[in-house]
Amino acid sequence: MREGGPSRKRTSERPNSSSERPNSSSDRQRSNRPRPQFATKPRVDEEKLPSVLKLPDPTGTTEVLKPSRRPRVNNPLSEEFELSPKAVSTQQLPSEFSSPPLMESLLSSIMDILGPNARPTPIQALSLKHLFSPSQGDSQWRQFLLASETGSGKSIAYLLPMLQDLKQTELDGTVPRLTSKRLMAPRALVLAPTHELSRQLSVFAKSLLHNTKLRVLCASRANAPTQSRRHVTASKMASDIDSDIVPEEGGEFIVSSPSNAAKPVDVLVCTPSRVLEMEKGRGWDYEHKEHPEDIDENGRNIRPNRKFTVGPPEITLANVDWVVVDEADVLFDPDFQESTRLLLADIATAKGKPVAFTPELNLSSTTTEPAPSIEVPKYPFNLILTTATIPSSLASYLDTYHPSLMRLASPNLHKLPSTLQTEYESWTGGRRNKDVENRIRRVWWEDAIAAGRQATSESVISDTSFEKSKVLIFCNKSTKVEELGKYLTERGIPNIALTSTSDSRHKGNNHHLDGFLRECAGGQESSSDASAGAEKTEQPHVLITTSLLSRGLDFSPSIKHVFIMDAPRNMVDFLHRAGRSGRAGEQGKVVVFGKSKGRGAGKDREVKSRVKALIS
Ligand SMILES: Nc1ncnc2c1ncn2[C@@H]1O[C@H](COP(=O)(O)OP(=O)(O)OP(=O)(O)O)[C@@H](O)[C@H]1O
Repeated sequence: MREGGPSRKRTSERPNSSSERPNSSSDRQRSNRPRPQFATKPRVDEEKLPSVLKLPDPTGTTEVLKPSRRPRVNNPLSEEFELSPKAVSTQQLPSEFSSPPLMESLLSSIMDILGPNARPTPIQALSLKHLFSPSQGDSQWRQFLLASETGSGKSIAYLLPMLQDLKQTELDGTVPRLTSKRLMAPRALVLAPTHELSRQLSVFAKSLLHNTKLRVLCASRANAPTQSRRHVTASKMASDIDSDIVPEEGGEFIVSSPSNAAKPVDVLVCTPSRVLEMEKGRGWDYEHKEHPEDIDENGRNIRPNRKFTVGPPEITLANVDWVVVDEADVLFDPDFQESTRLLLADIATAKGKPVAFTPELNLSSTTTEPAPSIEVPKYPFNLILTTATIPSSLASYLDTYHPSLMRLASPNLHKLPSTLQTEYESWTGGRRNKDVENRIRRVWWEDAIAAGRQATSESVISDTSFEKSKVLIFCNKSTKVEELGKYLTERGIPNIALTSTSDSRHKGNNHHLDGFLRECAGGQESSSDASAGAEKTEQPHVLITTSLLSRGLDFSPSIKHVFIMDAPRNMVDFLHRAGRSGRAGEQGKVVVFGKSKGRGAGKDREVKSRVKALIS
């Protein structure tokens, strides 16, 4: 962090110190306990209902999972990453957003979004304490890891210090001049693994800036396939980029012309590959990519002389002072890490302080010492990594390449949110789609009973006289997503079945998730705007997807149920999928489907005990 960063004396904005007060223990307890914002619906006690109201269609056995007294397995993630000796203390933390000197404009936005009585969550309290204090060492730049369970408010924890520092630099008049009028020169990058998350984060950042004038742009390319010159002309390529431009009201913006580039940009939110493309020119890596369409059935390249067009650069990274790597365990995993590290190295080069870059890294290594030939990179910018899970590969990478990184971790890291109830549902036999359908009917039947309606398992789908809760279903494979979606549609249950290649993802906005994502107070892309004129009851209440949507997205509190249909590949995946419900202290339920007897039951029992180990 720049010396005298967020905690510097202000020129025009004054710290709000009126409500600063010593941390009482009750304050601390309050701040550590996220408070539910919605009343809990009473559970239906089926035994006490008159028989006419009972759910006629039997579902499999349901078991509410509780943490075992003497667990058969320990929390696998805690074992992988031993936080205690490395993380900073969680004692003596601020209990109010006003405790450190937060700009009044940012403070009032926080109150607008979270309500006047909002208290920082533990990870936000850690951020308030450590990210607002000036740098102590030789370097003006600092590195942080913010690690806490899903839905615990990490976005605010990194946005507040970053936005405050950007604004303060502007007020101090020390923002570097643009090196080129043609290129956009962001001062901060927020990197996310998916377009959907980038869009939601940029809308959220904008809502925090209602009273603070800074420009946030989401540069998100719809997932259109990359093209070569043989298939597309340069002008067509340019018009494709233009067609992605959504007016600012839509929360997105893609630079493709000098007039757009001339606008100042403070924060750019997008995927690492999109930034690289904007920095190096569209198509910079076509030549290095595999092009299966060029290979015939005998494995011969049928277009060996194909030339690729590289577009002009759209941004310069020379002004970047802040980089946030959201979902750091994904962006540093084997699939993404090369792009992420290349981008960090490119920023250092653009700022005139190049660092060593090794394309291939063995991140699965358990050694904590850097290999003799590898230099630890000294990045000339503030770097914040955020994550809800720290798999061993990330832990080893951090130990080796970021030894001075300050680790801020909430006490509940690697646990399910305490407001999330976990149930295990046994398959009744071979009809899995039918079992899922019955469980959906049950969810809605319980909603009907709680609303005082008489409903049966049959009538509950078409009955629109009560509010149905939404259900998010995770499968491991795209084919399964499509198959279940088709089955439920045939059974009269409207649903959205979304995979990475779904057409609806091509549109460059988040409207394909309307009604499922949380609407951001004051945000610019809201589902109600998008669906204006549509009847509420016409929107599907079921979303089926893969891990694609399990990362970072802030789903609506109306998603009270997450179904995990296939055994999770690992517990990291499970925590992220389950964590789309039970967010920010709200009640939710995760239903894990599995076999309780017969072939394969042993594996599912193992999953069950691993899930139990994550319950707080
Ligand atoms: N202090 C707070 N009090 C109440 N609600 C909060 C607070 N901080 C954040 N929230 C709300 O909690 C929700 C989840 O926040 P956020 O998406 O930042 O969580 P996260 O920790 O990044 O989750 P994930 O790991 O799933 O990405 C948001 O809707 C946010 O507005």
